[in-house]
Amino acid sequence: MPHCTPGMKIGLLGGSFNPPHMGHRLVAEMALRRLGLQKLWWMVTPGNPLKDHGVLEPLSERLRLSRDIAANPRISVTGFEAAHKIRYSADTVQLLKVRCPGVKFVWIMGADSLATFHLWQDWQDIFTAVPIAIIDRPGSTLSLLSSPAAQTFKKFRLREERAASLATMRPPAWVFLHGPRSSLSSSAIRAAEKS
Ligand SMILES: Nc1ncnc2c1ncn2[C@@H]1O[C@H](COP(=O)(O)OP(=O)(O)OP(=O)(O)O)[C@@H](O)[C@H]1O
Ligand SMILES: O=C(O)c1ccc[n+]([C@@H]2O[C@H](COP(=O)([O-])O)[C@@H](O)[C@H]2O)c1
Repeated sequence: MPHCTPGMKIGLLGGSFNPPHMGHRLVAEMALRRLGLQKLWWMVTPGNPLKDHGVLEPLSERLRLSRDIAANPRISVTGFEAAHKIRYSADTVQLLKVRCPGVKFVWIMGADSLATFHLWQDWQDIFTAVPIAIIDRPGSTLSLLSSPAAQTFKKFRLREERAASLATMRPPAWVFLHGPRSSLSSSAIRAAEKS
C-alpha cells in the first residue's frame, strides 16, 4: 500500500486497466486538479467481480503498463488489493479507513461506473464511507440523472463549483465533474488489437 499520513487528501481510482490508456490518465489528472488532492492511488484490481476474467491480462503486466501511462509523481500505481485478497471495493474502502486514519479519501470513477454502481457489493456502504467524484464519459453522461445510485443519493450531490471542498466533506457527498472528455476505452483497444 502506498504511503499516507493523516490529513492528506488522496483519490482512489480503481480499475481493471486492461489495458490502461490516456483516458485513465485524463481522469486521474482531472481528479487531482479539480478536487485539490495531494495524491491519487491508481489501484489495479485483481479482477472486477462483475466482469469476465477470461480476457484479463496478468496483474503484473497491467501494473507495468499503468506505471508507463500514469507517469506522474503524484500518481501511485498499486496492486495492494490482490495482496490483501480483496475482491470488493467496499472492503478496500473499509481496509483503508482502518489502515490510514485521518486520511481524506475520495472514491473516483467514470460515469459508466455510476450507471451500474447499484450492482456493486454493499454499494451504499461506499457512499456512506467516503466522498465520491464521478468523471463524465462519452456515452454515459445521462447516468447522472438515470442511475439508481444517483437517484438514491440525489440530495447529497455537491454543486460542481464546490468540488474542491469534496474531500473534507462528511459522506455521503458526491460530485459529477464535466470537462475535457476522452472516448478511449480498454475494450475498444482490445478489439482493435484483435482485428
Ligand atoms: N475515457 C474515460 N473517461 C472517463 N472515465 C473513464 C474512461 N476510461 C475509463 N474510465 C474510468 O476509469 C475506471 C477504470 O476503467 P477500466 O479500467 O474499466 O477502463 P475501461 O476503458 O472502462 O475498460 P472497458 O472498456 O474494458 O470496460 C472506471 O471508473 C472507468 O469508468
Ligand atoms: O465491489 C464491487 O462489487 C465492484 C463491482 C464492479 C467494479 N468494482 C471495482 O470498480 C473498479 C473499476 O472496475 P473496472 O473493471 O470497470 O475498471 C475496480 O476497482 C473494480 O474492482 C467493484
